[in-house]
Amino acid sequence: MDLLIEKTELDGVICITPPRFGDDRGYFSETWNQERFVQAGLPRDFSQDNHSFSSHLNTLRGLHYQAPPYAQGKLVRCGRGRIWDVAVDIRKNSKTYGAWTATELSFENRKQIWIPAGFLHGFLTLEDETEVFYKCTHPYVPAADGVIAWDSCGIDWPLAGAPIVSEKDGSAVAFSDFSSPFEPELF
Ligand SMILES: Cc1cn([C@H]2C[C@H](O)[C@@H](COP(=O)(O)OP(=O)(O)O[C@H]3O[C@@H](C)C(=O)[C@@H](O)[C@H]3O)O2)c(=O)[nH]c1=O
Repeated sequence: MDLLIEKTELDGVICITPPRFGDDRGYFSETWNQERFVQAGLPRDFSQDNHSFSSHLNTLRGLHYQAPPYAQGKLVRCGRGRIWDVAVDIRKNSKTYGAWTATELSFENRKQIWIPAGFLHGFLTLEDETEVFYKCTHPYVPAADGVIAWDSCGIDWPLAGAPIVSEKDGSAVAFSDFSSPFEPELF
């Protein structure tokens, strides 16, 4: 069985669904296979694996980026529960600058989203006790961490009331006041 590779509205952001091999015990699935994922257009090397747990539904993390030269591509999946995962194009030379795409990722649908460098990333949990796993192409560099207000990009979040956000995310700069560091020569 092959990986299912699907394009999104934004060039460079792709959805990958690896097969699951089920039997009486449950299932087995390869969540990362270097050769196959590189064939699908992903980079060969990742330098950090992250595990994020949110206790409650309606928890919103984002919108985040790490500025160049420390920019991160992210391969995101949901291991328990469900999320609504969003990427916003902030590549300055892009025809879709400022546009967003969203995909539901869940334990059930086993989808993964590849979000290259040059995008904001964020997600909203759609269930309590949701776990998200993601690989990053660059290690975390706190000084290069950037946050844009989740409600300033025109994203149609499927909220259940006011979201639970971190202090940092709640006091982020608006997209209209943001000057992207993702200059054309980077792409
Ligand atoms: C992101 C990150 C955080 N931390 C620490 C810093 C802080 O003390 C604590 C929580 O950090 P944050 O509040 O930034 O965590 P969080 O809001 O979950 O940030 C994440 O959001 C999603 C949407 C992303 O795309 C990720 O790249 C990352 O930015 O974890 C690390 O040690 N390494 C990391 O890679």
